[in-house]
Amino acid sequence: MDLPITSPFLPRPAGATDLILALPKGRILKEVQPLLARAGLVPGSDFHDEDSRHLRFPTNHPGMDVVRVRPFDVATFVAHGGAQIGICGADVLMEFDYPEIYAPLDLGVGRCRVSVAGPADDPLAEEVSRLSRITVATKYPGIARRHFAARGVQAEIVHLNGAMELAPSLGLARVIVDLVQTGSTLRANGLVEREVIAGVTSRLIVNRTALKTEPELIGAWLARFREALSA
Ligand SMILES: Nc1ncnc2c1ncn2[C@@H]1O[C@H](COP(=O)(O)OP(=O)(O)OP(=O)(O)O)[C@@H](O)[C@H]1O
Ligand SMILES: O=P(O)(O)OC[C@H]1O[C@H](OP(=O)(O)OP(=O)(O)O)[C@H](O)[C@@H]1O
Repeated sequence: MDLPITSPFLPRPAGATDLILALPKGRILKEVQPLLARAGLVPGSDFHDEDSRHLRFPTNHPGMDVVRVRPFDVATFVAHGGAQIGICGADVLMEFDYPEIYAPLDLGVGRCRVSVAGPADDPLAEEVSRLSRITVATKYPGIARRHFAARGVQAEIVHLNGAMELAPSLGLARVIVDLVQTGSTLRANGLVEREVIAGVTSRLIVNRTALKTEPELIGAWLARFREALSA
């Protein structure tokens, strides 16, 4: 299923369908750059200029623009149909659990895990299910609540956007739920990983309604990314 070959930065032909690809700012964007290149997608203009105030960028495909948003917001833009395709971490998908999102491709980058961690010297650490409630500092309130509820424990959430590892020592929470890759942030802050909730990689996601209304166009892009992954 081949997309029509287009020259870089041609004006958009009249009647061409607009697709928007939502890309996350930050570490995932760096990691998916080679994949985008292999898929033949070249964002134009000032996409790589971090000082640019633009948020939407044309690409070498007249029917496809990219938007650069915060990693958590990629899922929200795609779920609401503002973008038809996106790239985000499985952690973000788990947190929101949007029924409108279909995640057909594991991109194999952004590999880490979402885990429960706490101070090494907590005497009740191994017996969390004996507690009726537990305070949890996290940027993943949905994941944390569901995880502890499955053990019969009510999670009281302290919602932070970063530096969760400080929360136990500063008395905000007994444990944290956060991403762990090498474990060095936990170690540097006197915490140990207690339980892995889920493995995380980045996914290509699509809006289910858009896939139904534009099956050929979106299907062609999925094929293109699938091919780029196996190249
Ligand atoms: N240490 C890590 N190792 C591997 N992947 C990670 C790591 N930390 C985060 N990720 C993945 O990268 C995604 C984006 O993380 P990143 O740290 O770039 O943004 P953020 O801090 O969540 O964003 P914001 O700037 O909006 O707060 C996460 O959702 C996760 O899937
Ligand atoms: O196990 P490690 O290899 O230490 O990685 C884990 C750290 O990486 C992420 O933070 P990030 O570096 O993205 O900073 P942030 O808190 O600004 O999101 C995550 O929130 C952890 O703090």
